[in-house]
Amino acid sequence: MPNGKTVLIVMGVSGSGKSRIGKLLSEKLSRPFFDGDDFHPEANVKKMSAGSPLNDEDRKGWLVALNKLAVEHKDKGAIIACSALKKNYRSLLRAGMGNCMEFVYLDGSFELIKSRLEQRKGHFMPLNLLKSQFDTLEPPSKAITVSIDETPAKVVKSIIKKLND
Ligand SMILES: Nc1ncnc2c1ncn2[C@@H]1O[C@H](COP(=O)(O)OP(=O)(O)OP(=O)(O)O)[C@@H](O)[C@H]1O
Ligand SMILES: O=C(O)[C@H](O)[C@@H](O)[C@H](O)[C@H](O)CO
Repeated sequence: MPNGKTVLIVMGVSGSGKSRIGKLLSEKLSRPFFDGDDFHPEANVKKMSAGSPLNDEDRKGWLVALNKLAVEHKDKGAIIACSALKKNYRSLLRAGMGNCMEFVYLDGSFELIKSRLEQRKGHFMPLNLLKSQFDTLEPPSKAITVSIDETPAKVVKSIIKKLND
């Protein structure tokens, strides 16, 4: 992994492309991919499916689980998709990782992401939670930031270029 950043957290609001871009990036970098969605307790998935946003308390255990996963992959490396919307969530994710963790922020407008979510099928996250995702988001100041208004291949290329800079 470039720069010794072994664990990359691909972050952003729902529908920003964390799963799609994260998987592609993991193939290019030959690192395992983990989707944060798969680590939510059932209660969280039920809550989101019912149209209610998660609160700090709901997210705490989930973030701790993803931090554990990151620490376990500190040597071998991994790509983890996680919304990581707030600064203090990112601190929780980084615990024990220091400089080995890097955040990759998928930056896009409400309108662009809304239009992609309208096309997406078979996912528990309802479109009406997108506004609360943006309201909760504290955009990171220290992250590799890429515009998602490009094809997935171009987005990944741009991430890899920035990782190598
Ligand atoms: N750069 C892109 N260009 C076109 N479509 C994209 C791009 N990135 C993602 N998509 C599509 O947009 C939709 C949302 O992407 P994806 O499911 O990866 O987002 P996500 O951030 O993982 O969402 P969630 O947090 O809700 O799981 C998907 O249908 C995906 O295929
Ligand atoms: O922090 C959150 O509100 C959640 O993590 C959501 O972002 C979902 O996990 C995901 O985006 C839906 O698929």
